Amino acid sequence: MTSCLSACKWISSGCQQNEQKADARPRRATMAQQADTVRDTLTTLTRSVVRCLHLAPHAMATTQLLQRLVDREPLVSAPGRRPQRAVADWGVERSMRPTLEAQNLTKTFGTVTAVSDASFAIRPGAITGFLGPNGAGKSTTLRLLLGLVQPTSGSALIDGRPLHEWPIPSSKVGAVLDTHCVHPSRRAIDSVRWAARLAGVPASEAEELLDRVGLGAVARQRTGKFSLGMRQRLALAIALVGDPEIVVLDEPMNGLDPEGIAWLKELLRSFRDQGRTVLISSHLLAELEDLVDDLVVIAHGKIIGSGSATAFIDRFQPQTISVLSDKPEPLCAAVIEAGGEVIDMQGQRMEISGLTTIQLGEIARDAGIALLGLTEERSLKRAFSEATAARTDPTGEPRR
Ligand SMILES: Nc1ncnc2c1ncn2[C@@H]1O[C@H](COP(=O)(O)OP(=O)(O)OP(=O)(O)O)[C@@H](O)[C@H]1O
Repeated sequence: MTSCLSACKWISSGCQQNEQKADARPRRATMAQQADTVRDTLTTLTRSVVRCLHLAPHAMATTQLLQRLVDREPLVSAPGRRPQRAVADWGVERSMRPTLEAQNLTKTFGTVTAVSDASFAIRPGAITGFLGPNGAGKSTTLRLLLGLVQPTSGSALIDGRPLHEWPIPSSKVGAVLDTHCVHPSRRAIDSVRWAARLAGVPASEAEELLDRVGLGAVARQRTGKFSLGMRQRLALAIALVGDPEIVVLDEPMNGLDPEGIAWLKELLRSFRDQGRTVLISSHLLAELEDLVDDLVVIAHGKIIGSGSATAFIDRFQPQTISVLSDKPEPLCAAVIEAGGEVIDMQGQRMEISGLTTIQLGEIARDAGIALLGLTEERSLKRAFSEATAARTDPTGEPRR
């Protein structure tokens, strides 16, 4: 490990020297190519180390350290090379090279535009939620990212290049897009063995993978009668055969009972702890709330934005206070006088923004008004409603 780090630092310092020399010489483009070659060598070396670290517990900090070494901005701006910076339109700058990147992706099916000019980037080593209402374009975008659907325009990159250009795609990305991915008359274990063979992985690992997703006891049963939740688990076992760096899941909580959802969340957190990247789509916001680090939000085929989940909530759902009082009108007047805003008022309950709970308590005390109840409201669900409502087509016309 130490020697790998030293090697990375050595190559990195070589890059810096090359950069200084390149500045001094007229043939800047040649030097840029040389710097890129060295940088690519560093990237390859580091990816190998990172892949090894995926197996080690608590490796994330080291993984990120290594990743930072390769994620320096281009050392010399080569002609035509785009600086690698993530889209983060609710104010979060990303320091690391994205693992998955959509660049102006558009997909039309006949007259329907399923995805329109979508650009976003996924941070490595994080769990990113891909949120959108039904029909928003989530599945199409995921299929575009994985190269399963040809874009009408734009491009999808996995660590800087299309997935099919990676030598072993299954070790790069494992995906669950459809729970009907296996033949119903096959036994669960045979389906996983078959997937393992396709990925060039020893079929003997199938049993262990089924254990890992909680299907060990039914490994030898035919899958035709599996419930939706069991099919989700089986699809996940198949996605994991290549020990992928990135896991992409389309609505994986569908069909899982609360225990299954808790299990899946723990599994995804353990992936993150190992340094893997997780992209998970859902319209079930409450289920993602305590799971995701980042968000990409889509509505009507358009990306509303991407960035940290906290920044998203801050932007679309500023903190509000729900308060219950037996004198709502005088309280309302006192709140407005103090610079707060009354967003909603129904009977004795009102919703207030622009004040802290302490300020509100003091205002009520000074006005001689008792507060019967007080709750701070901040939720992903409300933020999401706000964000997508802003994009709702007021004419109600179907998407074109
Ligand atoms: N193969 C296709 N042919 C025609 N239209 C399609 C096709 N695939 C998707 N669409 C349309 O594109 C739009 C986006 O669909 P998509 O499945 O990507 O949305 P979604 O957000 O995944 O929805 P859901 O949560 O309901 O699965 C929808 O209007 C859908 O009907």
